[in-house]
Amino acid sequence: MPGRKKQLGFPIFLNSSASMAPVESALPSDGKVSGLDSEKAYVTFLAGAGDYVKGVVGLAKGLRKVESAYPLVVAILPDVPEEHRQILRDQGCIVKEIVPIYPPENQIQFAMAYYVINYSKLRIWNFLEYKKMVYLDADIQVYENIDHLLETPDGYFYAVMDCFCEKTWSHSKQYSVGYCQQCPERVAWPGEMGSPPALYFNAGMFVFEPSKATYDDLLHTLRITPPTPFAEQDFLNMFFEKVYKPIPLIYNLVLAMLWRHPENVELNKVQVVHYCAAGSKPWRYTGEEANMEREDIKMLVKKWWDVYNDESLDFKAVASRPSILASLPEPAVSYIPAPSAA
Ligand SMILES: O=c1ccn([C@@H]2O[C@H](COP(=O)(O)OP(=O)(O)O)[C@@H](O)[C@H]2O)c(=O)[nH]1
Ligand SMILES: OC[C@H]1O[C@H](O[C@@H]2[C@@H](O)[C@H](O)[C@@H](O)[C@H](O)[C@@H]2O)[C@H](O)[C@@H](O)[C@H]1O
Ligand SMILES: [Mn+2]
Repeated sequence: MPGRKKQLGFPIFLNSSASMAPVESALPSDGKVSGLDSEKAYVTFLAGAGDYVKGVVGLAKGLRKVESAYPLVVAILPDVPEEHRQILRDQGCIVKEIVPIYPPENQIQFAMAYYVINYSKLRIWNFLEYKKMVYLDADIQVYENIDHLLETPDGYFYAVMDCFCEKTWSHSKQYSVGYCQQCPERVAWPGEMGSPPALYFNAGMFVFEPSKATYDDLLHTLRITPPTPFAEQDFLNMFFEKVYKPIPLIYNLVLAMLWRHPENVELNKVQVVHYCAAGSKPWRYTGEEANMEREDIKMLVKKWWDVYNDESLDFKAVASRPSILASLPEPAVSYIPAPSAA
């Protein structure tokens, strides 16, 4: 990934149905958008008193580094301590406390036990002061300006396709037959198992439109939907199946793609990195887990820390920076006498 430069937005046109090829659009070629639409924002989610707050601080600074025109809203659960809330406010975040959402009573074994808290993400559909938002997990970092994603055509749910090859998927039919949507030709979906599964997105990053109607429908549907191992990610895939539009993986590099599907990854073109592989959370990185000793992983973890530790990206540092106008010389006042009334 090059240093900050105007990146090329991807062209999006909406094909009639979700296909393997990511959608393309005719957006501004430099990817940045003109003007600030106050009804658009980035949003992330924070729960607990643990170290994910570092992820949110990193994300806030990363969005500042790429000069995003939009704020970062943080949906927090009540268990986020005031000290962490103040840290986020000091980084220019808009902190919004939400009421937790739990799935129906169940005996499900989530892929990760803590996934049960992730259903609370659904509250962001009720952030009705915004018309369009980009959701980003707190373990995501943005290395290029992706504001153009907030210019995508309305009425669709944009996200990057996930990978089924990690052990976290061992509960699934895909994993049991060795099928992955990232390489459908490697192991074909067995005909005797019916049609292949619908395209499936990673719910760590998506472009969506808050709406009371959608929010009410989400919560109503959740109440009657048995939970499944990938919790709200499975639920969102089921709920938005008909309007899901895959976007290129440059917008959400699920790290496992580096060793599961390297042929699909051009690392120097990746704009958003999702530190979701076991052991890859930068603020907890030890290098001991599988694949964590890889040079590309070490480079990406260092890249995350370089942003996190960059004090020039702190909100106060940026907010107090004298505006460029203040440094320009006063314009000479040119006096043009008005025509005499007489
Ligand atoms: O203790 C936690 C666990 C998760 N999260 C939030 O929930 C998201 C989803 O969890 P995670 O990213 O760990 O899931 P993964 O993408 O690794 O499966 C995180 O990015 C955070 O935004 C959090 O705030 N505190
Ligand atoms: O609650 C379910 C979570 O499911 C997803 O994470 C998974 C998924 O990507 C798997 O495909 C990977 O194998 C795995 O590593 C990764 O943790 C989302 O990133 C997260 O935001 C959240 O929705
Ligand atoms: Mn994540």
